[in-house]
Amino acid sequence: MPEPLRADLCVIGAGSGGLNVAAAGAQLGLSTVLIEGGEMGGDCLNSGCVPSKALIAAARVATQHRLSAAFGVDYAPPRIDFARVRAHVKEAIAAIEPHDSQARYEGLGVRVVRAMARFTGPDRLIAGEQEIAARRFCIATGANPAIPDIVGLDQVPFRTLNDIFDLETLPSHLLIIGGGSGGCELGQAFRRLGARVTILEMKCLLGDADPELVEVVRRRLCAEGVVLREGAQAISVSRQGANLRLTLQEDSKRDTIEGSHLLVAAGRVPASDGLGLEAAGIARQGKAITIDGRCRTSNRRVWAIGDVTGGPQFTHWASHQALVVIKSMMLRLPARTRPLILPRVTFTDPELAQVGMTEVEARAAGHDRLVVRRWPFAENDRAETDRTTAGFVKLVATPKGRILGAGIAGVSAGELIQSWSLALAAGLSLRAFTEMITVYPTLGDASKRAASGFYAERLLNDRTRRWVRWMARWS
Ligand SMILES: Cc1cc2nc3c(=O)[nH]c(=O)nc-3n(C[C@H](O)[C@H](O)[C@H](O)COP(=O)(O)OP(=O)(O)OC[C@H]3O[C@@H](n4cnc5c(N)ncnc54)[C@H](O)[C@@H]3O)c2cc1C
Ligand SMILES: NC(=O)c1ccc[n+]([C@@H]2O[C@H](COP(=O)([O-])OP(=O)(O)OC[C@H]3O[C@@H](n4cnc5c(N)ncnc54)[C@H](O)[C@@H]3O)[C@@H](O)[C@H]2O)c1
Repeated sequence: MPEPLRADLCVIGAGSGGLNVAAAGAQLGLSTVLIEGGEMGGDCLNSGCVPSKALIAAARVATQHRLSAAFGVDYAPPRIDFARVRAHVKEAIAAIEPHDSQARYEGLGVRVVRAMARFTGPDRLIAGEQEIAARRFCIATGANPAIPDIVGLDQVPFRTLNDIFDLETLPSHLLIIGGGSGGCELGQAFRRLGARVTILEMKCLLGDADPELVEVVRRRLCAEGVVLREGAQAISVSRQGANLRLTLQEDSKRDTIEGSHLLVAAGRVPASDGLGLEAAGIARQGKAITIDGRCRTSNRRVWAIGDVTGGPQFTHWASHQALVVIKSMMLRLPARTRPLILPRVTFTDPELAQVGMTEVEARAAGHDRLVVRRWPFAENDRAETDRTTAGFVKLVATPKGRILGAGIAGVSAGELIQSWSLALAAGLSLRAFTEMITVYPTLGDASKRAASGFYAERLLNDRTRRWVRWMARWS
């Protein structure tokens, strides 16, 4: 048994959240231990954001021939070499890997321990053979795929978002359980690469998003041949020769579908089992570690961030929480997480991006006198030149122009939403957008037009016209 380690800070989990806290701890002069039981970089690098976006990029290239003819450019239909698509995905991971590597963190002065951690008391834990006592802890252990209760699922081969990127051949017919961000992004990508795809969603597609924006994505998925079965719950599955047969419940009806492969994308559950939380007096609700607005747990030495806290599951939310921990735990500054300014993006094509409240959320929060403004990309000159006119910008504001939320469905919505994120974070009103000079011709101009629409309606009325005519007499 090695000598127990003593540290100022011990971080558990080297993913999106934990890496930020560990780097800051070491750079601010704290003796810092980082414990990782799996791959450095966590879910985002190894089985989440990076491989999914790399696959989506390959799928986008595979659609070029369908879009090019309208521009007068003819390409032959592509031949997909799935082994090389997979190699591209692995290369993307490999290119980013050094940023999250053990060597880089050791270079920053972090002591890295590669083992699973388990608390043995309120101020200590064990990781493999190594005992570690620390003044402060930060738990950032992420989440695991949720496996729904489906009869026969334990008897058939299936993939989750964790291992779908290891597939060696393109499925001929991929059945996907779950029409959330994971199911939609990957469903469209596999379809574009040549697979038949059926998505089963027991509620409705991208259920947390604004339904009007979702409709833009839904239409495109259907047009590209993704079969959507909304309101269909997968209840049992069995083998049917080389295929899998899935039984679904739709209202009072039952139906079966067959496919070659099954992907379960039915959400993710906080990875808090096996952490010995009881020994450390750390409370949880279900599997989610309970935290306050500063990410502090019920043990005052211990903070928790990222997917394990059961809130929004995004890399940038884990990073935002990490910053709150750095400010409040290390720098003793007042800092709290700000869920209302969290942007969410689904990287389908078109993309669906939102920040702040949706119209439904704003009404539920008691904003009865809402102003809703939309600006379609069909009115945007750059979208016309580029033939990317699907979708629109939607704003939700108070009658005085305070921004409550913004949503965008369209090409590059994930990039375009950033200016709305900044506006919400900085407390800017719609007026700030009207005063911005946007570059012509850009898609970003649609944001300004949507904001201008809010004021134009007030300005372009009979009262203003009478006043302008009256003033004109004097000049
Ligand atoms: C397919 C997919 C696509 C996604 N795309 C996006 C996207 O485009 N944008 C976005 O913002 N988010 C995306 N996400 C979500 C994002 O990946 C997660 O929200 C993010 O990685 C959470 O970070 P984390 O630090 O909480 O956990 P993780 O990054 O998962 O890190 C947790 C780490 O803790 C380790 N660990 C667990 N238990 C222990 C233990 N007991 N001891 C030691 N180590 C332990 C794990 O091995 C892991 O490395 C996607 C997720 C998936 C599945
Ligand atoms: N672009 C992004 O930021 C991005 C992309 C992918 C994943 N993620 C994150 O990863 C996490 C996991 O993604 P996900 O898509 O698995 O989860 P999700 O929670 O977004 O969607 C899961 C869906 O599965 C459905 N479902 C569950 N059981 C079912 C059943 N038996 N039959 C039919 N439908 C069923 C649910 O109704 C839900 O809509 C999410 O929390 C998300 O935040 C983010």
